[in-house]
Amino acid sequence: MSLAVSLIGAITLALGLAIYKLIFNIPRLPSYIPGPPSPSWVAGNVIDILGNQERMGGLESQWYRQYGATIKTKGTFGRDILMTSDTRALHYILNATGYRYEKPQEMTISMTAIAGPGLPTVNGMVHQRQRKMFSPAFSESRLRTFTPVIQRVSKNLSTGIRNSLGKNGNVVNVHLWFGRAALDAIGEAGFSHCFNTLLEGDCEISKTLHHIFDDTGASKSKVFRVVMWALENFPVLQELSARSPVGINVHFANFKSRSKDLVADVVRSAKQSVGDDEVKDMLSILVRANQGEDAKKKLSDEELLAQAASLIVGGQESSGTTLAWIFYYLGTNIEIQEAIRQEISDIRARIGMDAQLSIQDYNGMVMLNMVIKETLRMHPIQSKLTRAAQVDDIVPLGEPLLTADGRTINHIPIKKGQVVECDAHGYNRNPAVWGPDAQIWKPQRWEEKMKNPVNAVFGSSLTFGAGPRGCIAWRFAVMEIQAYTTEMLENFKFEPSEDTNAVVAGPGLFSSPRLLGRGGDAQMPLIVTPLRS
Ligand code: HEM
Repeated sequence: MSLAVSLIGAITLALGLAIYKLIFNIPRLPSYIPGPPSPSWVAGNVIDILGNQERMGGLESQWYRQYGATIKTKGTFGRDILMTSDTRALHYILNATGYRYEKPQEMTISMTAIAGPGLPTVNGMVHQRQRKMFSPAFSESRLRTFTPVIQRVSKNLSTGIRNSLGKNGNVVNVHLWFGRAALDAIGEAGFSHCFNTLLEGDCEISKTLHHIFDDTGASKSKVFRVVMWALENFPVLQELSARSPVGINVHFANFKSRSKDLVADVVRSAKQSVGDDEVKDMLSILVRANQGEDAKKKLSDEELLAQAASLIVGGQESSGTTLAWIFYYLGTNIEIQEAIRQEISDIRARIGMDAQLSIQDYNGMVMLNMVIKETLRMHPIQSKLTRAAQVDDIVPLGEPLLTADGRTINHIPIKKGQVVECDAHGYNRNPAVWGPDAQIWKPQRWEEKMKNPVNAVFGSSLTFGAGPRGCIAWRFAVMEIQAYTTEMLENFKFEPSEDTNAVVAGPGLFSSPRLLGRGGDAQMPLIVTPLRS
């Protein structure tokens, strides 16, 4: 009995100390860094950012106008967070300092719960090793081998939508269809798996993904924040996540177990096809590279499985949502829709009606590419790229800050462990970078060559990230978006429906479109009318 009591006492003490350390022994920012007041010690500004604002990024933009491009906000249990939309600070953190700023542990724990130890989750040398091995699958020359897959998926996309329409058009939630197209393309190009959701409807994996992306932004209550904090900080609790009171963790666990079953088969067959001359998909390319590595650098089976799951998580909602926003703007700007249709007609006049467009054709369509870049700028799927300093450091600022005590500063000293939110949404709409019309969708701004002060991987905006962790698949994603947009505009006309003016981005972590004040799943309702039968 006394042994049990001592044991319980020891565990309680250890847990108490761990919680004390996590809450009170955390790095603090200098008190003079300006920022908004925190409405609650428990939840900080997080609930307002993720749940209480009408649309993603509105509140942060207001804070930047009021306090400057870099601010101090509060996280759960009063944690200081440095949030920045400043060009120089972002370049320094994401790019110039390599791995000095890593994804924070609490974030990687959650991501591991979804996809395992794949590229988006691991840090430092492990990340460097995985990235080096996976990169050839996403090179410019590889892209050409994936073009037929993407064009096949675009045909299925138009067939699927056409089959769902009445003769005179219909209101279609295009977000759903683009998400299906993105998943089908990743299945085939990523690991030769045919999800076929465009022709057969959602599968278990796509349904689970909808839940994950729909729930992630729903951090509206303090209780939810505290539970998430506990799950993020105590990995052991993740094991119980399937039974946790937080719906999203049930979905994490579901996705992990479903994708594990699927990709175990995929990895097995990729290993068997290693001798084939023609390697068909991204995972087979990785498995082949892995076979040739020396034992110390080889990826384990768990790491291989995690890459396939990471492709699904990283590539489905991101491409689907970007496409939904592109069609929102095309639906509400008919003249731009027509201008792209004219670009397609010009190419058709040259190559014929039945020929497939080439990558050069896609890249040569000026208006199409301006629309893509501008929409990516306005709607970065991941609004914040979160990092934690691995050492004490000094962050340089491009836009000086006026401190609470009236000084002007160009640098911010930070301590090891300090969490920094690199605000992609804030940067993409920062007037110091994009001019006074930064909040307006204006594709023509890309007629002039844009500067790229943060060394972003594509299109000068931070939507695909920057530096060693920038999106590995950006070329693939851009080609997908080009191909589906072209196919859609050749086959259908898009117009706003009654609900289109209720569409807003977020709020939440992801810029998924939603109907303002109506809750529910992501939506992009447009009237879609076939152009030819
Ligand atoms: C419009 C489409 C897409 C956007 C906007 C996008 C955006 C991003 C961003 C911002 C990151 C970096 C996150 C960070 O630094 O914290 C990232 C990483 C990643 N993305 Fe994408 N992505 C897109 C499409 C895709 C697709 C189609 C795939 C898979 C086929 C994919 C796979 C990945 C992977 C594996 C990573 C992790 C890279 C690493 O950490 O080294 N993404 N993506």
